[in-house]
Amino acid sequence: MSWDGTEREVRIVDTTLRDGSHAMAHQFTEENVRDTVRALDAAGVSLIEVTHGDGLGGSTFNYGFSLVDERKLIAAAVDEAKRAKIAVLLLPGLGTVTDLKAAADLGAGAVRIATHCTEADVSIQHFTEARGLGLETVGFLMLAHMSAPEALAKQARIMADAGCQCVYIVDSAGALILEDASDRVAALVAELGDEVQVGYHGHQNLSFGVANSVLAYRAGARQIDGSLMALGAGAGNSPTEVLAAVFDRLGVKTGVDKDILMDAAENVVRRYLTRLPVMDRSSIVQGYAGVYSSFLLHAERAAERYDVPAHEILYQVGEKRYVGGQEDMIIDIAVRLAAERAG
Ligand SMILES: CC[C@H](O)CC(=O)C(=O)O
Ligand SMILES: [Mn+2]
Repeated sequence: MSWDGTEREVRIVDTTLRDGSHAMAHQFTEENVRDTVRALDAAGVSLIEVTHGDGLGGSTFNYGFSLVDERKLIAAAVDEAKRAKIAVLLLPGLGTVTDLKAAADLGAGAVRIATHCTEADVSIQHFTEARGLGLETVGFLMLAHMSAPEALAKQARIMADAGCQCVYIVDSAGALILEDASDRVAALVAELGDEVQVGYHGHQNLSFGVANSVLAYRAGARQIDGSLMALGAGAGNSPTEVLAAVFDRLGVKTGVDKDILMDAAENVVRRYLTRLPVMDRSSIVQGYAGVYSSFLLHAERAAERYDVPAHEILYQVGEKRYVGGQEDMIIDIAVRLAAERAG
């Protein structure tokens, strides 16, 4: 039995309204949010993330402006959720403690604090503040393919000591293949024991989101992310409705209703999405070369502007090991590629 009284062995967390914001170029309307939260809540999803794709404060020139102020979207989500808790994402350095307090005042019940996988120490202050606000706390170690399992476990320990209640292996590039994912989860489980949970967040760039999620569960992960219709950065996330069906087939209790989720994917999300996440050349290259999934639209825009192929830009981003916050460097690569082509 889980803390909220639901009988489940794994918690499916939905990020359609946060990671999906990347695929929607941050153009969610209040109606999109209300309809999606209502459906997820009815399906029994207990944690629903709602924020700009890059987290609180992400609506900027560098990351892309939101159509609707995220505080309005968070308030709408809180208003619709009868049972679910609303989570917000925060990247230290972009979102501030002031943003976090505002989200808590609006009724958000959880925060997921995300750092690059070698920089957990920048989250310490935010975890302390979040616990002080009474929020459920989750840590994201992003671009987890860039670090070995033991190194990730040390970073997870920093988050746990700061007050984080569940640390995620985040496959931001969709680059992890099978044991790559489960070995990382197992290292965190060994480090954190029963004291703190482990979670897994997958992307579909190489199509391993769901398979990796099952292996992550078997390695001890107890929170698994998904998005309806896979709506998310790159080739999208592990589809929530597929995770629900697969765990059900495996006899693993999730406490969610797969049929309501399938209905939500087809009759809510599919109707408003502006771009169906696909494993196309660019997103496959992201998985192959280990590129942050949220760089996809940035690369596509630069490709169009400088008339160079997006996948060539992404190969170079992978070689240079750029991380979140280096979106402007994508333009530099495109300019250089265009100059080389011009001779
Ligand atoms: C910009 C935050 C990022 O999208 C978080 C995430 O979902 C990931 O790294 O995959
Ligand atoms: Mn993601």
